[in-house]
Amino acid sequence: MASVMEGSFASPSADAQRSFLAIADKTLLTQFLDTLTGLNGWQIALSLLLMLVAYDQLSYIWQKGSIVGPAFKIPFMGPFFEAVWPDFNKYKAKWASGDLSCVSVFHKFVIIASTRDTARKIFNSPAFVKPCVVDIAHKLLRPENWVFLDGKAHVEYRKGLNGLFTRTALATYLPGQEEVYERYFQKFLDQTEKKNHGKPSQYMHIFRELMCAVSLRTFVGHYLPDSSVKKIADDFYMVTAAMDLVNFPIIIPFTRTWYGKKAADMVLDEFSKCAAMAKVKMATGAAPICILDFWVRQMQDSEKYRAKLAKGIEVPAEEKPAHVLRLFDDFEISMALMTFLFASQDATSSACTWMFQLMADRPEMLDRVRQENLAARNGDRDVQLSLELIDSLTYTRAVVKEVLRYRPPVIMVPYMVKKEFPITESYTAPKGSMIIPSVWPATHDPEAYPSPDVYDPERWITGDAEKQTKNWLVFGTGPHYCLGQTYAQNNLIALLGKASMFLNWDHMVTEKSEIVKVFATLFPMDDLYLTFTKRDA
Ligand code: HEM
Repeated sequence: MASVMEGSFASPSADAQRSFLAIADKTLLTQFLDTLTGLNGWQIALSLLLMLVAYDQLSYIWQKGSIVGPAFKIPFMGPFFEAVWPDFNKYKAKWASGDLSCVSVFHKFVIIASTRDTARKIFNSPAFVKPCVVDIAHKLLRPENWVFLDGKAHVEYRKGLNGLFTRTALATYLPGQEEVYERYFQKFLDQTEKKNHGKPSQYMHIFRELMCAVSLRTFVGHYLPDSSVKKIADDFYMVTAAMDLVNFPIIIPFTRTWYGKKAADMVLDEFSKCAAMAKVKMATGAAPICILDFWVRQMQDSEKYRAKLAKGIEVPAEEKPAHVLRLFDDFEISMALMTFLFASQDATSSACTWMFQLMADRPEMLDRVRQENLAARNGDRDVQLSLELIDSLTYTRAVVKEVLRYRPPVIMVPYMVKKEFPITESYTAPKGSMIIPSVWPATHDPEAYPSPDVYDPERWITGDAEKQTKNWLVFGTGPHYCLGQTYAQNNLIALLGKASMFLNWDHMVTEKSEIVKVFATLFPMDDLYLTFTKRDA
């Protein structure tokens, strides 16, 4: 049927051409089969392998086009081991190699955009790209997770989350945050005094645990027992460890991805239980104290609103929920909470680790932070946190912003090319490739931030760093910009302010302290050796 249709609509010359190609194809195929029949099994296998190698190379060269990248690809796997053990200097070399550069790992062609403007173009081109996190993220976070939604569906879903990060909501989370800081300050002291007898210990893991505990308190309040908080804090590390830029395509038992999937499943299960509890508690009319409470309350208010409308009851405009939501099931809620944890855990841990290192190495700045925090509380360090208090900490905020500029936790954000993307006049990113806007070069651009390798909070007060909004890509930009950015910065400001008043800390500098390690985000290579002592009032 199809051939009749084709014949009736095509021109005679096209028909002739097609017959010629068909004959040529047949001849080639016959020749190929004749050649194969003359070969033994090994020779056939070798020939097929060589053909696959050639196809792999040619497709790489074709996709690479005019941009910078290795002339040839290591057959099939490409620089897979570099992706498994990332080296920060190699990333820097890649950024320096050209505005656009590439690698190909297994089946994945990866384009790295190093300039501020190409990075911004990618972030702001939702018609051509969508976030892909990394391949394994779909398996760990589940493919139906909201964070993989695209276009209108994503915008709509996100609108429903905005209510969780309003000023009113952020203020409600502060007492929980403060409680966790205080508990961990004692833990820091115990670690130095009791566990390590005054000797320095590595704090990167302890800061990860602290950040996880703070996030969990903000996200799910007291629904999660302390034992589960500890378990999640310990095991979430395996989720991060599984998130290489490009993974082996299948999950093999007892490998990093397998352990990561197990940990992710455990967290999803815990969050589902929290969601069920929140639904019961919020139905009693209790006041919301965490993100989960706010969200469930919004869903339940929406249900009531819909029910009234269905009964024909007129609802005054002021009673209409800001965003009418459907009632999500426990697992859907759990998946969204998981994305918050996933998005926040590594980035805030990285920022926290550098913040404590940078302050220990610059006691005069730490002292200024301390003075500012005491003054904002009229000399009484026990005054509770509030958003107004955090807003008034100009210098502490500058310190935090400079930490984020100097050591941006998220250096690259992987996106997937949905359709051929003309990223520059001379290069079009092929559909299906991964395209990665880089953040580090924009925050180390000497035109925006003079002497970018100097840590200098003053640039945010007397300098014009605040005006360099185009370069401030620390939290991304465009439709997927970080949902938690205000919360994240307030968290760091509040934590540093309190720590400065209650603790002293010393850094044991090693030859690796200034070397940057990439573990999803950035950390000091030696994992930061510190000692803590109590500060008297
Ligand atoms: C210092 C801490 C943090 C940094 C540096 C950071 C950075 C980022 C970056 C670079 C993105 C990608 C933006 C884009 O593609 O344009 C992102 C997305 C996101 N972040 Fe953060 N983040 C931090 C903390 C947090 C926290 C605490 C939360 C949650 C409470 C959070 C929730 C999210 C979510 C949900 C997304 C995805 C948004 C979407 O796809 O619509 N982040 N973040």
